[in-house]
Amino acid sequence: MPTRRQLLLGLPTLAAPRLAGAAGAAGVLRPRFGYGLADDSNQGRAARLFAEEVMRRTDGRIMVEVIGNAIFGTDAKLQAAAAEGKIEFSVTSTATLVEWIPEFSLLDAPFLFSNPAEADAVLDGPVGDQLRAKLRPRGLVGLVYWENGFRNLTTSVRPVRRLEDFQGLRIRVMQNPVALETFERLGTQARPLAFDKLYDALRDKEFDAQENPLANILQSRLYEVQKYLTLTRHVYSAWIVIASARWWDALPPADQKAIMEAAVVSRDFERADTRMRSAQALKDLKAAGLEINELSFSEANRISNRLNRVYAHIGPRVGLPLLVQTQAQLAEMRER
Ligand SMILES: O=C(O)C(=O)C[C@H](O)[C@H](O)CO
Repeated sequence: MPTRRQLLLGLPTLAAPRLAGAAGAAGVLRPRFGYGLADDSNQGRAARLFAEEVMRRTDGRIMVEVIGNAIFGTDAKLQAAAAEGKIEFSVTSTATLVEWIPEFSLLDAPFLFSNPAEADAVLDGPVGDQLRAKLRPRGLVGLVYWENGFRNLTTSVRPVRRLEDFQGLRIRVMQNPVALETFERLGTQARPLAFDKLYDALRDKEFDAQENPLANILQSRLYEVQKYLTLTRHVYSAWIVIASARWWDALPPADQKAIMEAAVVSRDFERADTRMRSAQALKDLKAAGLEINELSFSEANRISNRLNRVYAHIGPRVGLPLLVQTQAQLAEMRER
């Protein structure tokens, strides 16, 4: 059912599933790419580039309509809409897939990756491929991984300098069991909430704290409703570009190949864009008045030690072989 806002503003609504065969005038396909963040965001820029690349590689036979600002909702809603074929493409957090596919909780393991290169190697390698393959039974095709980034903590009540400073913080987390357990283990009162409700919830003091990558804190203006930023880098957040399997399977192989090539171009662009903007975001957040602190080495150690227990619950969800394969790949990279 279209929302009042969609109807009033004449915004696109989640229509009946379209089949790739259902080409419009002149045989042009117009699949929709829904995403949660603003047009002027790393998601928006990369989604538009993806659309351009698809148009170019299909000589205009496939014109992707890029629709942001959570018009179709955020992550969980976007995943369901794509699985039902109500939209053809989306980019969402892997974190909100865990309810459907527990193996994705591998990527929510605290301090799993130490730097973006490790994340790229695992996500673009056999482990990332195995996770993408698990989307099929859910009516989705996993194309590529984009970068949301390393997540950091912001608060409105006090800076977090020591493990004890987490105690009692009312923190918003993503709709993800590992994120919930992670912050409960740190002594906070953690509660999940969809991203498009976060700004208002912080403004209205429903929460004292939240955690997101620097680019997201800046582009979603969360600094307006928070005072302190602690550079915890406690987990790497990946985004995944997905397609409706029903729509995808009706495409000729040449178009599937063209779209996959466009997705890879958008991936490399998005990661470079996000990393460049993340570095700038730290300066902009400081200029915007956030009080920023790093954790001391000993406190970072105390926090990561406290979170080791989280891995005990991730193993059974992910399946030990995938966790062991990931840790072996990372150990091999770190020995180089
Ligand atoms: O929910 C969060 O904290 C996120 O990081 C969400 C993502 O940014 C989300 O994809 C926005 O649509």
